[in-house]
Amino acid sequence: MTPQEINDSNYVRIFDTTLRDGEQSPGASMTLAEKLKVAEVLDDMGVDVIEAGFPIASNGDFEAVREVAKLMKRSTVAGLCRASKVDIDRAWEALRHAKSPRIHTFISTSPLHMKVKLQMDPEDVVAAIHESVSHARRYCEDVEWSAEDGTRTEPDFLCRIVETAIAAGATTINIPDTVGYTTPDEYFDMFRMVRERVPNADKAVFSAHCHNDLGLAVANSLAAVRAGVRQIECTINGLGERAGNAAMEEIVMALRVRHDAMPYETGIDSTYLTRASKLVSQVSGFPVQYNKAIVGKNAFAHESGIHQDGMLKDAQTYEIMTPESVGLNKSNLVMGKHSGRHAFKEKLKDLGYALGDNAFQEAFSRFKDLADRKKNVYDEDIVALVDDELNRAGDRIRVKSLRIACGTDVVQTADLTLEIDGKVSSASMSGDGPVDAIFKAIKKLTGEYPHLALYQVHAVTGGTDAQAEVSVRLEDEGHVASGQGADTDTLVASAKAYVNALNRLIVRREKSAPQGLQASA
Ligand SMILES: CC(=O)SCCNC(=O)CCNC(=O)[C@H](O)C(C)(C)COP(=O)(O)OP(=O)(O)OC[C@H]1O[C@@H](n2cnc3c(N)ncnc32)[C@H](O)[C@@H]1OP(=O)(O)O
Ligand SMILES: CC(C)C(=O)C(=O)O
Repeated sequence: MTPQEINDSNYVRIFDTTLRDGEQSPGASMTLAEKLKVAEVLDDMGVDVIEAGFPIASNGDFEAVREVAKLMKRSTVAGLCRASKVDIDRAWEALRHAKSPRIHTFISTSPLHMKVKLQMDPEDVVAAIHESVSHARRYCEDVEWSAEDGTRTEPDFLCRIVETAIAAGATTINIPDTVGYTTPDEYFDMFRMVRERVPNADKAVFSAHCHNDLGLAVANSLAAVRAGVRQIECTINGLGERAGNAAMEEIVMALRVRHDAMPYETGIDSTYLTRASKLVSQVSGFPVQYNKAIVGKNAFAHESGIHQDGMLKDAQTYEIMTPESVGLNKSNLVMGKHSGRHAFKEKLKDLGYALGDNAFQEAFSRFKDLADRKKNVYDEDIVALVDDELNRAGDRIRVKSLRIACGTDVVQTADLTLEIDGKVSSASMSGDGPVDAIFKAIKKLTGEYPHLALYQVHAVTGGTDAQAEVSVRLEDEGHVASGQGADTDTLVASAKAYVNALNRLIVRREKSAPQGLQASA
């Protein structure tokens, strides 16, 4: 069934122009293979019309339209062309392979564009519309005509040319807000006026094509639907010329979530939205802003403790649609300094930890300290933090505090305080670098001088604020023990790792020949 044949008067056709208008974004060019990948997802998700390119523009565009046309199983495939026979012939050459082809022809109709850009009289424009649409109809039953810069077109002239295009055989009439200038009320009034005044308006489906120069593209498109428009032209991620086009994911979800206020249907399977967004971002090289509606990284992410608590009790407290409905697995409780105990407990559960009350309180307080120091707290950080805590449980020696002097013009010194069997002692040692100074201070305080067999540092996550995870292996009298320490400060992590290994070494040694451990300072 072609989009024109759909009988449901509340059905809004989704016309995706990611591959044409989206690709007009400076820097967003896609290869043929990438376009085919995107087109396949659009076809699968239920897009009614895919505008695959502008065939006269280049051989590459021609080939892309032709290959998309061949490949699509259910979507209609459109190719754009100017009001020119050569353009239309070329477009048809590419489209004729499609199961359901559409020729999309356009011409500017605002006084400014006609005079300055086209340098044509309005009467010549009317004639060009008649000729181009009639020519396209010779090839194809499905012809869309667009009035470029329609929202800045003089109303009487607009009505006249819409009537002309429909009389010449256009089955879809698109009145674009080419420069993103209109407002929702104005766009609504314009469509209502045209539909009321043009005598053959009922012979065509009306279409909205909005640009986002004032951030109104989606609002304007939805206003057009209220005025009787039944096709929306949009792009994945809102890609498109300048500030982009109306974002498909926002249109589809607005109509779905607020069906009570806007009782219209689309044929889109919204669970494809995330996948389509990721794919378009990847092939266009345009990242999706974190707070982008529907498909932004943070669209279903919650960091504040109060929100996270609400989410855990009932997701509807802070989410108006489910992440699953747009193809995400689940909401993301982002752990940060605003998170509370409920969310932290849930996160630990997800990560496979079941801590007792004391261990939980200890881990939570260390997590808060970490979140104060670190911009992003990732799952790996929490794992490192809890493992570090579990590793140290029962340790006889603990790091209480550490102060380091290091740099180009100071003696590298570690001022270290340890708690050994409940007794607090401090030492200050210099060394060949801060790590050496720390390890010397530990040896002095514990009276233990094992051989350092391994010292290794790695970053738990990316970024300069990443936690360092340090591994140390110590050997003494045939006993070997390893220890780990994690902290945003590599030197603190080093001290913890050494002390952790030493605790284990002492336990091992004591198991074979028990001995007391004395604080030596
Ligand atoms: C609002 C929109 O998004 S419209 C689509 C915009 N997309 C593109 O322009 C991308 C593809 N475009 C192209 O590859 C090229 O511009 C082409 C192949 C279409 C034309 O290239 P050129 O022949 O070198 O012309 P150029 O781009 O410099 O100028 C455009 C010409 O088309 C004319 N023109 C513009 N729109 C139309 C139209 N709808 N119908 C007829 N003529 C038009 C202009 O008046 C100008 O004519 P002129 O050469 O007589 O002055
Ligand atoms: C050619 C038309 C549909 C267009 O892209 C616009 O006016 O923005």
